[in-house]
Amino acid sequence: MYSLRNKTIKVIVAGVPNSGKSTLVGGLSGAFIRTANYPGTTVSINEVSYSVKGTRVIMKDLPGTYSLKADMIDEAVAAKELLLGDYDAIIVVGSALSPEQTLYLLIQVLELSKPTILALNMMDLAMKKGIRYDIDGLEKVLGIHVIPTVAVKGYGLRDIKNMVLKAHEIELGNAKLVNYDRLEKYIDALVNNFKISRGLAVEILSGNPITRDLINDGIRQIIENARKEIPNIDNYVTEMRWKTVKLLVNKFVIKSAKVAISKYDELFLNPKYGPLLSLLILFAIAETIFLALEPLVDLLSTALGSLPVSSLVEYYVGNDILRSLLLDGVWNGLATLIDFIPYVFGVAFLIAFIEDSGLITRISFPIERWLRRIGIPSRGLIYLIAGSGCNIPAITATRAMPSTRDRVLTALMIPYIPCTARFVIISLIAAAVIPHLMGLIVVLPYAVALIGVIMISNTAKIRLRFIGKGVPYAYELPPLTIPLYKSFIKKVWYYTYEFILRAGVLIIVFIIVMWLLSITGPSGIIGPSALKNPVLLKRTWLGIVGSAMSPLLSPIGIPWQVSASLVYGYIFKEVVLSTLALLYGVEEGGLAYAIKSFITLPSAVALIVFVTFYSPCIATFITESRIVGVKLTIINTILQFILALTLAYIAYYLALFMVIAL
Ligand SMILES: Nc1nc2c(ncn2[C@@H]2O[C@H](COP(=O)(O)OP(=O)(O)OP(=O)(O)O)[C@@H](O)[C@H]2O)c(=O)[nH]1
Ligand SMILES: [Mg+2]
Repeated sequence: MYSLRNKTIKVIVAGVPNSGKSTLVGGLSGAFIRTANYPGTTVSINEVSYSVKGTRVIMKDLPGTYSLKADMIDEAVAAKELLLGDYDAIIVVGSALSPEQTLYLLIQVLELSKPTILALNMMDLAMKKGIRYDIDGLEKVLGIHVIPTVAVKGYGLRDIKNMVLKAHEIELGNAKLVNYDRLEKYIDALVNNFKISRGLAVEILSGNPITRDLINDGIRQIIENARKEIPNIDNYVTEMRWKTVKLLVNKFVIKSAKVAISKYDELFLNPKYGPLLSLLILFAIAETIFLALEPLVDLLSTALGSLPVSSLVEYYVGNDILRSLLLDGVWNGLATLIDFIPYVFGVAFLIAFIEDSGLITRISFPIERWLRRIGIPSRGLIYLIAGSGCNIPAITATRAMPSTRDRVLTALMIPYIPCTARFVIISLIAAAVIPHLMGLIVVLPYAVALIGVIMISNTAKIRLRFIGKGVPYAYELPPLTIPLYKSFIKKVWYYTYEFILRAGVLIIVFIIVMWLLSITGPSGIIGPSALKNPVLLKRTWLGIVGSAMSPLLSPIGIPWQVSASLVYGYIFKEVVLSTLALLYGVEEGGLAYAIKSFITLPSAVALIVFVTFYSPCIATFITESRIVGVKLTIINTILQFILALTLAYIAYYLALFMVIAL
């Protein structure tokens, strides 16, 4: 029997996706855990701990799972912890909106014979929808406490908190709710001979991969005997469980009439107008990002520019190199980071809004079929569109995607989308060389990006199969709401903060390293004057790498100055133009004129194609590697480069051909 030896209690919190687990754990512990209004927010186990009256409670917030046998890797994490983990009690967080799924998971958990509580969450929404529960009846038949909760408002949490402290008094519940009939004798054989829980026995028999390591000869014999009698045990078990769930729902859940789909949802689900509405909203989002961010960024740059930093440093610091380190290294890095923040914040705000309002499923639902055909995960499009504002928060936000496979795939695709900074470069080239074809630059980069996205998704898909399945097609619609004030702000803050804290420090470090590489070369220290002198700059490490890129681009008429400044684009796309101005020895205002006299029309088209996605900037690189890992990020970056180069060559010869033909 369970006994409380020391004063530490380990609790795991499990439940179907999007039921409010993280909100509940946050409410109990006071810690902030990322939450979102759609399934799949917690993709690894979050652990928090708190102390009450000398008792330490360690709480594990599991990813959402529908059963103990999992298709998606995140679900498997939860299932494994439930089946094999070491803990004292389980809190199952159910969604009162989906009684079937909640009970389907719960009856499996009860078979584990561990102290269990059911938190029936989202009670507020269930009541609005007319779903009611016979709580007393449920408690009796389940044999455990059922606590109605509204986790966002903290309702019901105090009861749970108190119960957890007396974990040894929590009931184990009715492990035999499901009658497996012909399978029972095999279950008993496993339970009695190997001293395992009924739940584990059923999972072993139905071939749950998580239990594979536990199987010895004795167990294998029992499985084989069972298979002779029931060939497809997995199906059989599922069927028996659903039968029980239906009985329970019929008896204890009262759904008033038919739940009406809201007016708006009817529009989204309409086969004709749904896709149109979705595309309109997507367009509006992209527009908002572009329009709202630009003045913000301008304002900030002006503000930063008006700070007397350089005159202060020049006044107080005598040493040449130290002065340059402070100005061109540290301050430049800091200013770069600050310049990024409006983008990150703006995009974070929009993403959080779309996620938390429940719009995300509605927008992707109608166009899901089209997206799948070209290999984009159903929810991926939102992040790809957001990425056209700034890649970084878009990649950070993919964390919230339900399946690891979809998440990795989307994070790999985003860097192919031209962000605002890349657009500035593209527009300048276009305005200088092909002003009569300005319309082209609105379409061309996206067309090119789409090719990139489709190619990467189809290449990566093959490699990513081992990560598990994508999200199944039919997904339930989460409720449409105005995002709850506090958790929404927390989330926007989280996305922005995540960037500043994790990527920010690295960005500054990298810019300082780049600074070092641009004032030193094989011949030793060249000095800060290299930053202002193209001839000297060519002898620095950075200049050498820049020139190394030039043979790749010179066959299509791109001068070395342009290639060299594109190398700077790895750090930060905004500096490409200032470097270019430096290399041509002109003011930034005169740049268009300089470019015009050095670059022909076909080369300009090639350049636009190349700049569209030849590389992510360093901040994107860092963010990407945090989601998909360093190895995949490097491979993706190399692929991006090769693809950009190939398409640039194709574009060059196409344009050349057209120029000649006309
Ligand atoms: N109306 C209402 N909303 C809730 C309640 N509990 C949580 N939410 C909201 O539901 C959404 C999902 O909550 P999460 O805590 O992220 O759910 P989760 O179970 O951790 O989700 P996954 O980790 O993705 O499985 C968030 O937008 C919450 O603010 C509730 O009782 N009522
Ligand atoms: Mg969660």
